[in-house]
Amino acid sequence: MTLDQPPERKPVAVPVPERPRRFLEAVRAMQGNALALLPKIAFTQAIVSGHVVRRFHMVMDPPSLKRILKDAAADYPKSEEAQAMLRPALGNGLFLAEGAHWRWQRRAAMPVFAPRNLTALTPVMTEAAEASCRRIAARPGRQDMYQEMLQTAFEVIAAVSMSEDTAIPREVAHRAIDRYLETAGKASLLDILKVPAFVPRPKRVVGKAIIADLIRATDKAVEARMGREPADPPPLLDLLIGASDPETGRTMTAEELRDNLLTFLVAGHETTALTLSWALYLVAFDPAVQERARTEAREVLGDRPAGAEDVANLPYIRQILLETMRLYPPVAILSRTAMKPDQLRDREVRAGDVMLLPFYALHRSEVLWDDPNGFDPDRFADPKAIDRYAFLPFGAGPRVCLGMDFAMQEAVIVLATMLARFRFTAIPGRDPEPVMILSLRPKGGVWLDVEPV
Ligand code: HEM
Repeated sequence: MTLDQPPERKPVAVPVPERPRRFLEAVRAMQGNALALLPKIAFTQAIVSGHVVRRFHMVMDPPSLKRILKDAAADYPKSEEAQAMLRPALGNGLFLAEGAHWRWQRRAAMPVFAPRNLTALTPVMTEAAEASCRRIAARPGRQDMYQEMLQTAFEVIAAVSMSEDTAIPREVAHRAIDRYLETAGKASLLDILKVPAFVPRPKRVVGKAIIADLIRATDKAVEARMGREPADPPPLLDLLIGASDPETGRTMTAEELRDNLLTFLVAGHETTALTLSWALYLVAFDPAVQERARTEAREVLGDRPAGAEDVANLPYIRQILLETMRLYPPVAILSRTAMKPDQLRDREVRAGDVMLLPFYALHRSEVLWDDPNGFDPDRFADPKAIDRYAFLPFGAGPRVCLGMDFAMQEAVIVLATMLARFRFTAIPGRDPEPVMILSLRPKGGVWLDVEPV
């Protein structure tokens, strides 16, 4: 907290009820916001266990999270119910596959995200940051930075995934992904907890219909590139076409290529846009932090946009982004299924139990963090001071986010370029509301007054 703020002023948070909700009350609240599931004790206790139809455990304990995500990861696969809602869009691509099929796809895609390749991808990020600044400058004043960040992040992921000649129109992709996540995500936690079907669900039209146009466009992009020489530099699709399983030598089928292309578009687009949007909300919330970040950005960049060589010289911008993901983790809850009996602290875990990993509560735990609901980027000044398993915006273990470095690189470049050029001011009465559907979105958008500096 900076000195010129009254200490009680905190950025927006999900309201946590003082007394535990009754079952139907909780279900009703969860339909609007999955984080309404979290009881007050989730912010003070290591593990909260319960029984709806299945036994479940909410885990906010770093050593237990290490066990679930890393040491015993094979005994805690992604839960089938959570997979089911993404499968119509992502098929059996990298995000959803398990076992050997997952392993070879991960190995095939990994070189794309290696540090030397990331440097080669950076000009796309710099260009997208510049384009975003041009759009913002053309409509000075009040604007929704969430919509702007969605467009910027989509431009980056589309440009690194496909060559220009096969690009999928932004409107087709964006509209489809947005509607799909919204409908697929609703009520998903109720399914994960096996709440019976008679309990009212929000309207849900999950299925391929919503994303039919996007699937068609992606199929066309794959068809156009298969059998062709890779472009220079090769986009992600061309690298996946060239990848083969080191054990069997087999390459990806057209369907597998499409599943993975969609996986990258979906996984890499909204998450990064959310981080940037919440970061802009927070720097408007705390003008002193914004000023310090602007000074850093201007000293390093002057009037030019940020590039690969600048990222290491923008540590405070990075700290702001990490603190943003602590308060508003885009992936706010993960779920796993226990396959074997286990013991986590004093809790007995039985095969079939649902494991909920609410990073939102972990990141705001009163046991693990000082002033957990306050915005203070300085807590990330020394990354070694943070327990690896107390801060998990990208997950951990073998299924850790493949795009983690890519996302951080992109977010630092875009945020630094913007702060060097514009001042962002909060609009009284227009604070966003944090609502989790599949991701943690700012309901109502991130409306800010924007002026050039
Ligand atoms: C701030 C941005 C991002 C956040 C917060 C984020 C978060 C996550 C999390 C928490 C997981 C783990 C899911 C699980 O264990 O069940 C994950 C997996 C994944 N992410 Fe990200 N992600 C971000 C950006 C990206 C980007 C930019 C890409 C690609 C360009 C990407 C691609 C993936 C893929 C492919 C997986 C699946 C990895 C596997 O299962 O082997 N993500 N992400």
